[in-house]
Amino acid sequence: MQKSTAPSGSPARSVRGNPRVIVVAGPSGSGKTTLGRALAAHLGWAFEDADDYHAPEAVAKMGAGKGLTDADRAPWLDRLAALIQERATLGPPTVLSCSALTRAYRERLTRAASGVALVWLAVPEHLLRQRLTSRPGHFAGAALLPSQLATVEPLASEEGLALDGSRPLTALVREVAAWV
Ligand SMILES: Nc1ncnc2c1ncn2[C@@H]1O[C@H](COP(=O)(O)OP(=O)(O)O)[C@@H](O)[C@H]1O
Ligand SMILES: O=C(O)[C@H](O)[C@@H](O)[C@H](O)[C@H](O)COP(=O)(O)O
Repeated sequence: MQKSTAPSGSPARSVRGNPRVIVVAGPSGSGKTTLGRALAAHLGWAFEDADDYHAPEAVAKMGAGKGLTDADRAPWLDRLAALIQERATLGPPTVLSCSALTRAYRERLTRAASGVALVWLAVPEHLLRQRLTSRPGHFAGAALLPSQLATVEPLASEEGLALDGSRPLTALVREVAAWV
């Protein structure tokens, strides 16, 4: 079993075994909020949704179907890195659902503290579109999908655990719980 921390400059590594924070990542509609909540409940951990850490302007932009830029995301990633650092050191152990679309974003989060594990939900485009079209009451709809897909960088194996996000929720929870 591997243990944290990647010193800055070294390649990202998957962290397994007693993580203090699990980041559930993937594009909009991949199911990270659904899995994150269920996983946190299964483990008895706290749950945080990175959506709640966006600036109001960023939420309005995405609500209008416009993708965020690196500059838009930088302060948001800073807030999330601070959250991860706090939870990894002081607790409570936390599942954080966060898009973390690129490898650089993911490294920003997994290197914020030791004991951070990452799981990634891979879902085919047609299913993402279907889920976003039918999801009620969320600021992000299917209009955001093209920009998400233009930005997303699939997980490299050493970054963490890649999941087939089209599988049933119970199977996904079991798989992550068995992995960490
Ligand atoms: N494993 C799953 N199987 C079937 N439907 C799912 C699954 N995960 C999520 N969904 C549904 O897909 C939609 C998007 O899920 P959500 O968790 O909001 O994704 P994200 O947080 O990645 O944008 C929701 O309507 C949710 O109920
Ligand atoms: O970096 C981004 O572009 C956003 O964080 C984006 O990836 C995120 O997914 C939206 O906040 C939509 O919210 P949901 O992912 O919950 O649909």
